Amino acid sequence: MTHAESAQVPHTSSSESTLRIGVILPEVLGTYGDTGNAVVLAERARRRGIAAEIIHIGIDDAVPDSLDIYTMGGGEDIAQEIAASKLRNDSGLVRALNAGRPLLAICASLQVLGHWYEDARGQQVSGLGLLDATTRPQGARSIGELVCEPALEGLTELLTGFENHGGGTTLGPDARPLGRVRFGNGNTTLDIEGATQEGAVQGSIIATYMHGPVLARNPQLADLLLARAMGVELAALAPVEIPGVKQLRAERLAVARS
Ligand SMILES: NC(=O)CC[C@H](N)C(=O)O
Repeated sequence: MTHAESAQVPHTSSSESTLRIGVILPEVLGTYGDTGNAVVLAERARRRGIAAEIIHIGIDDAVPDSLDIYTMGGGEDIAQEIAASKLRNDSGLVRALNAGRPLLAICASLQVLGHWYEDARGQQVSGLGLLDATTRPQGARSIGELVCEPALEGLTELLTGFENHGGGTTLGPDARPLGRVRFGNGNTTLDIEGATQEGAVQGSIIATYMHGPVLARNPQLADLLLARAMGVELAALAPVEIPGVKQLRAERLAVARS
């Protein structure tokens, strides 16, 4: 059974409906704190007077197709394989994506959404084919800070996160990178201009190697997802300043200048 974790958000008017944020398989794709992305989305909605609810979708639950936005986190190879197997046999996420509902996918989830990935043991695992992407072991793990210039329309601020992955991802023509790496490794594959690509964007999916949680470090990306979920322009959202975020960003982005 899915369970809702209330974000304790009051409705400010009876005409407003609750924004429903799904966290897909947090028990297997949650080892890096990526479930925090849903908390950031709910909190940024709440501070604008928009009611929000976080719904954990467990391994035995059918993925509901009618939520407003979805998040999926990273995970170890074994956990990732369990998630891939579950999601190959559940069409709920596909229906949600076909309806244009936004999905934020982190690291292992990026790999699972691709056609296939090869894990550290050399085992090839079928993915969901929702991203035109394939992943192979890079040899050495990429661990550390990751800073990128955004390549997605609407994003103007540098993206910062923490990466920890063994796989390197190659995008096919139907997927675009989320950004170009300034510091760190990202997908570990180069674009035609020689820049290292980071992440993948296709349809309503935004996927990235950035943990952090990434939305705590990149409020503009959080707001872009919220705006898409609400069907409004990013500029239509009232600004929200969370104490400490500017300083966090300045500290984390400093690695790219060193
Ligand atoms: N951080 C992660 O989600 C890791 C994903 C995958 N197991 C890898 O090592 O590439």
